[in-house]
Amino acid sequence: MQYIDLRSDTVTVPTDEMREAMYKAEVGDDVYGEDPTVRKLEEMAAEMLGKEAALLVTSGTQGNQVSVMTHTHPGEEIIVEENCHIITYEVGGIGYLSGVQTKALKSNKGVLNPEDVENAIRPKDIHYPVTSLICLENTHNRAGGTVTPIEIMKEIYEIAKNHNIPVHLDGARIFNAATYLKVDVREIAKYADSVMFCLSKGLCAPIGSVVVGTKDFIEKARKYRKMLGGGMRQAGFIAAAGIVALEKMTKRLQEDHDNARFLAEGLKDIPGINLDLETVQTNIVMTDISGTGMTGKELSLKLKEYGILINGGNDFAVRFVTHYYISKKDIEKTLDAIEKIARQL
Ligand SMILES: Cc1ncc(COP(=O)(O)O)c(CN[C@H](C(=O)O)[C@H](C)O)c1O
Repeated sequence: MQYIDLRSDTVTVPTDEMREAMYKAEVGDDVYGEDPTVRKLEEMAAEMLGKEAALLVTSGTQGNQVSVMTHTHPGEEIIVEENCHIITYEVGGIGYLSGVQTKALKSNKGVLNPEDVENAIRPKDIHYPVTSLICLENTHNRAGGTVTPIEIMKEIYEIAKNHNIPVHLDGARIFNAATYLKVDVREIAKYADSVMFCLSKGLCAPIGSVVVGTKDFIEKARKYRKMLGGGMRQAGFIAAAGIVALEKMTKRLQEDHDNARFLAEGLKDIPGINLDLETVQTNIVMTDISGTGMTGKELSLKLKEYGILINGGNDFAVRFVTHYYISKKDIEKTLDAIEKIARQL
């Protein structure tokens, strides 16, 4: 059965153009630095984000983890937003792999307050760990794909530089942020020392993310990737899809944002479903369905009968994510199904 899959933009499969490029990819052993297609992707990514170098990694998680490993030393402290992916969904990796602790800050719908960041930086004191990294997330997943404005990123970056602390941006969906802000992605990337972005989400590549930064940073991160078993051989097959992702799929994300908006405006009118339209800025719609009396799990089971997939747990928070394979018609079908389910309650 062909489902309408709104669980995540990670479910996207390669486009026909990507499959063609993968089939024809020129490959070599990337551990020896001899895969020409990986080289091309990494050079393209560095250039697009205005950084010196880039590293293809197997996933966004691996990209974030090797970045934290490269920026920090065991026993230090990193500043994060309390619901960021790095501490919510990366299996405790920063403790296990980097040996760092976190100072998790509250935010306003995923956007940190620069003053809070500055106040969280540890002063020199024999009792205190050193603050060695500030991590941002743009767009912010759990806040609903919200975008941190450039001015805020700039302010945080300036604070970080005044304290000689690097900034890492979890930019899994940075191209969604750039689309929403109507800026070139390098306008965002310039306010971070390292950026991780995903090829495998809204950009539809089958696998992979990319970390960008200085030559020195990427050289160190490449070694940590190898340590984690991320040294890849003929990875040009992956990189070929990533090149199509960067050349083509970065340009159509507004469609996903429009579909998310259309979905949110429809959901808002369904009794028992609450959402904050202000947070619907990109391709994610976060809802609270407690007013329906259903848990997310119960709604997901009912929607599956209509051929629609969402992630739902035992609580009332339900996330809908649009992507290349979700059409406006799919959104209409989803709204129709949820209205029917709500009426039967
Ligand atoms: C902001 C951000 N940073 C990093 C990652 C990790 O990427 P992968 O390790 O899944 O490639 C994700 C994936 N997010 C996935 C999703 O949204 O379905 C799940 C939650 O891991 C992310 O949303």
